[in-house]
Amino acid sequence: MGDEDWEAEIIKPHMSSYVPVFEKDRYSSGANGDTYNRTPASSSEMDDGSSRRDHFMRSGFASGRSLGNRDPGESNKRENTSTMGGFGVGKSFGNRGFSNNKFEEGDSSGFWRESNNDCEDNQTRNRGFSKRGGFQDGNDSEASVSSRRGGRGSFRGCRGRFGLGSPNSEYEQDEGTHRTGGFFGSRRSALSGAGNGDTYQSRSGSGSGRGGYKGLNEEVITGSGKNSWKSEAEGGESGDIQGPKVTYIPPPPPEDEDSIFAHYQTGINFDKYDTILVEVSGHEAPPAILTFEEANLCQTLNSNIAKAGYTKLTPVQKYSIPIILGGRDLMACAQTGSGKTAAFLLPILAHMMRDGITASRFKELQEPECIIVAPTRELINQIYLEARKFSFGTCVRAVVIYGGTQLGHSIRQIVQGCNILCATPGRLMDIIGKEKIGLRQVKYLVLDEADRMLDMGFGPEMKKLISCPGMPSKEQRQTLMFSATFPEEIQRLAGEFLKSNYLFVAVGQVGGACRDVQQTILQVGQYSKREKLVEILRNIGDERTMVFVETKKKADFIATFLCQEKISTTSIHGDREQREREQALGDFRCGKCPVLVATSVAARGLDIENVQHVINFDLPSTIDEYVHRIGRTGRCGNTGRAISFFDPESDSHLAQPLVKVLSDAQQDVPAWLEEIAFSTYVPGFSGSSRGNVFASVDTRKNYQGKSSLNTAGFSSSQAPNPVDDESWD
Ligand SMILES: Nc1ncnc2c1ncn2[C@@H]1O[C@H](COP(=O)(O)OP(=O)(O)OP(=O)(O)O)[C@@H](O)[C@H]1O
Repeated sequence: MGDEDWEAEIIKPHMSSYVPVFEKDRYSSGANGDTYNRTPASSSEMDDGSSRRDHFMRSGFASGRSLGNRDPGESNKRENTSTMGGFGVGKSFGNRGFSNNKFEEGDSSGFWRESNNDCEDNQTRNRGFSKRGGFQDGNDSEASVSSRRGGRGSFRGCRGRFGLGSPNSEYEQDEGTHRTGGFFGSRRSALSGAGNGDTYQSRSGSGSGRGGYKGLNEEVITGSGKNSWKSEAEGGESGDIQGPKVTYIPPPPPEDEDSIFAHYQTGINFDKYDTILVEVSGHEAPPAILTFEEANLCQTLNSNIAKAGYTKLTPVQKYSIPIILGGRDLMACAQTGSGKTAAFLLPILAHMMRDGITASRFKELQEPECIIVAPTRELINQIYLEARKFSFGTCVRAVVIYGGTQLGHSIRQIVQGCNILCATPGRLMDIIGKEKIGLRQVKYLVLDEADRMLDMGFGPEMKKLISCPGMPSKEQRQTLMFSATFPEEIQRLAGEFLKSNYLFVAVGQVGGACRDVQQTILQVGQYSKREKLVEILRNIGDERTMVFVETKKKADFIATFLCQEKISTTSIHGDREQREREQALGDFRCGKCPVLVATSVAARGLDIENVQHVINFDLPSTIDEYVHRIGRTGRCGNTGRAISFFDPESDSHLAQPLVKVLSDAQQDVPAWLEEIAFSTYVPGFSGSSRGNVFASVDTRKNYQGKSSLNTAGFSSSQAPNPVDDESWD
């Protein structure tokens, strides 16, 4: 059998592909997913680090020095002169210890060279030799290191039994095959010892060998204001060096009805949604609906909507549901947390119920009617849970597949029947390559966070998807795009995916921030940030807070630092194992760790109850990313607060777009920020930063010259058919 024994796994009788949570806890405590109040990791991790170091060390040396409490940004500034030739990064960060000496091959650009990008799936594809693995508590190395491939055999039995296995002890080729060249071809030999799904609680051991880490041979390329990984070798992973195979099987979500329909309350500002201006452009848009009843959904759907606690439509739902029910393609832009997911799921499900479905669990090749893609694993999982909720009690089966999990597990889910496939792009393309998914029946293609899905990071993969054999042409399928931000150039690219007469719905200002988030910008220099952060977090107390930083390494560092300050914290970023990421999110969701330090991997889409604060420890490089990040709070009519540290040394390019976002959202604009914005004034500015341009409207309007504004709940506008003036093909 090839690189992955998935066929054998499907045919082989398993104990279970699911791991009961209690079993998981019992058998996996040492692997990853635990909190940081365990004993310090054993010294074998250091040994392990050094043995693995041999794989990577070419010319640099491992310094193993301690950085005490300095953060990566500081280190960068002070120490980057000594990094030529790949300075060893053996670091012991504060008490936590990053003693795995690592060497960035060929990296002469600086000690802290790391991508800002937490581009999903690249992690899995490029994982390389991660530092995790094994089942032994606190000793995550040995077997998995000594026999990367051989280790597979030894763990396979365990995999069937526990469904967990060693996340890194095996090659993970499942997502690597299509990564030849292009932007995804990086070979991330990341020593991704990012911790253990841990919560960093006073982990006082030194030399634990933890730490998120970017891989080798990678450089960051930017486009559309976003970054992508690119392999130096340009050859991707196909054929040559592969990383360990992923064996992680996520625990199944709870099956009981209460859990399926668990939801949080809408907030005091939910009714204010009705006052937001909505603009619909495009030809012959159907009128908005005002109530769920008007949508004429079937009884089961209505019952599920009621169980989910939805009594009133949000503006994006009022407009999008009739448009999708009318069979039209759609690009919809609405503020964060305003119900875009249900806006596409409900009408799709309604159609599927009406038209009947074809997939059956007995077919080896599953042909879903609907494919939904999203840029991050956690987000696609969340969308899947929503799909499962709304399809409860129907014959429609939703399936989720994403990177960082065992490919065989994904396939097992699919062959049991798949009508709605929720997927991250990399895993989707792999599964299509394995011929477990046929595309002929696809009637609905949904791109959530569509601007991200079409930018340089994922765009090429999306193009591949729509040109896959069997994929119905855009005329034959319905394509739906949703996001809170839609830069102009991305709107133009989207034309390739959409029928020329697609409709564009803009709820409020395209790319605008949610008004329920109170935004504060503080001028804080690099060296004062940590002190300020602690001060703010101490004032906040136990309220749930997401702290965004710009790099994976810094996420680890800040999380560790906060734990040292006795602030219970966990972290999520692209160098953490999937198991760890899910554990971290779980700990944050349930309040065990009220502070989550995150990179932009958690910026989009995540809908976590009761996140009251977002702190931008580092501002992102683009204003769109800022809008998404602060949108993790203030959701569904609830209020939230966002505090951002603005360092004039590094953030002045954001001054102008920030002033615009703040004033559009009727927030106070600090005088000093206006001054910086003025002094960095760029003529012709329209809210742009690093190539990302706010589209104030549907970009076609520039050509059509017609559109109109409506208040949510009232009639929509009619614009001329764009074909008349502009071809989008
Ligand atoms: N009509 C409604 N009534 C009550 N709650 C709703 C309604 N629509 C959506 N919600 C809830 O609002 C929350 C936010 O919805 P959702 O995650 O779909 O927002 P979004 O617009 O996709 O946000 P983002 O831009 O961050 O991805 C979810 O908890 C969802 O269940």
